[in-house]
Amino acid sequence: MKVAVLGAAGGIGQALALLLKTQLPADSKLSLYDIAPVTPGVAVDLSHIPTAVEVKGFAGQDPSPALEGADVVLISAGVARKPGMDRSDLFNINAGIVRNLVEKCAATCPKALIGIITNPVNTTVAIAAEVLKAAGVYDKNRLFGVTTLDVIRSETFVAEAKGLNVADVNVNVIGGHSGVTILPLLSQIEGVSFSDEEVAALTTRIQNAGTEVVEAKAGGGSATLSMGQAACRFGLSLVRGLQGEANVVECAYVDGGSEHAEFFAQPILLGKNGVEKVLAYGDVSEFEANARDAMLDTLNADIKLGVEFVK
Ligand SMILES: NC(=O)c1ccc[n+]([C@@H]2O[C@H](COP(=O)([O-])OP(=O)(O)OC[C@H]3O[C@@H](n4cnc5c(N)ncnc54)[C@H](O)[C@@H]3O)[C@@H](O)[C@H]2O)c1
Ligand SMILES: O=C(O)C[C@H](O)C(=O)O
Repeated sequence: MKVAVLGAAGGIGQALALLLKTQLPADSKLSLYDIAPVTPGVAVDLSHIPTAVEVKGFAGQDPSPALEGADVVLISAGVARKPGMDRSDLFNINAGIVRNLVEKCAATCPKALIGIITNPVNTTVAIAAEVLKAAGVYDKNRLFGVTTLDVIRSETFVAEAKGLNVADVNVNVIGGHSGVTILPLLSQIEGVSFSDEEVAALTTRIQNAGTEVVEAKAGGGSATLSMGQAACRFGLSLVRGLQGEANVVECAYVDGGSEHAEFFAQPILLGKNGVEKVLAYGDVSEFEANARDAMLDTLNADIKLGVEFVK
């Protein structure tokens, strides 16, 4: 199994590469690419860790050598937020970066599963889909917006609030990955009950958790370590699905035939071809149904922006 990380010298990229080096199955290959000249050095550094995962690093303008034979490509290349910015403020720079990198994926590893981390995810995934369509290689089951950070934040915050073992807490998060489009389905968590005030406060904290990190880092970037962990969890799940493991389920932002939007985050069953099945997200409370319906104008506008950028 070969996993490529694009943006591998960045805050997320380096954390993700470290976790993959130590957690990918034996005999996997890890391919690191970034425009930053340090990237081959990041690979050399990681290669001294004694695991059976081969690491190679590539820098420069062309990611193609890093993409040859890739089964999974995780893209975190681009710029991150500073205080006072929304994720949509990253569009001007990151849209072109994602377009160019996905064009190279289409040419070099058209069957790879592609996970987009670069913000604004609601829009960059739509850009990636249009690029793949234009190249004639689009398979909706192989493209994912990585929303796992919303899931792990929800699980952490719920466990903290209710004094639970976080390993026992599972939360589905639906919608997209920005502000009101992030909707944790707290009503579905087994064995826990929340007051209306707790639901409102927890939902708002989860929706604003990225901003919480951006402000705490005070101009030094956004979430990198928790995102490295989230992307590693999602990337390993993609690999487990490709290897034929049963019952691998994650929430992700996909083109899954949702009645709500062309791309919508919800639980998916992963398999040998990426998305095996888009799963129903189940019953929701009145609060969640209202929040879901209220997000759709924002989400659909974000998607339209991505489609129009490529067309
Ligand atoms: N999906 C999520 O949940 C989530 C979470 C956190 C951050 N993000 C996003 O991930 C992105 C990266 O964040 P970060 O903290 O790692 O930023 P960073 O600035 O630390 O790293 C970004 C890296 O991308 C590289 N890069 C820039 N242009 C490139 C190109 N054309 N080709 C290859 N590499 C290129 C840079 O050299 C840098 O090393 C941001 O857009 C951020 O908003 C998403
Ligand atoms: O908030 C950001 O800008 C980064 C990321 O999307 C996050 O949720 O932490």
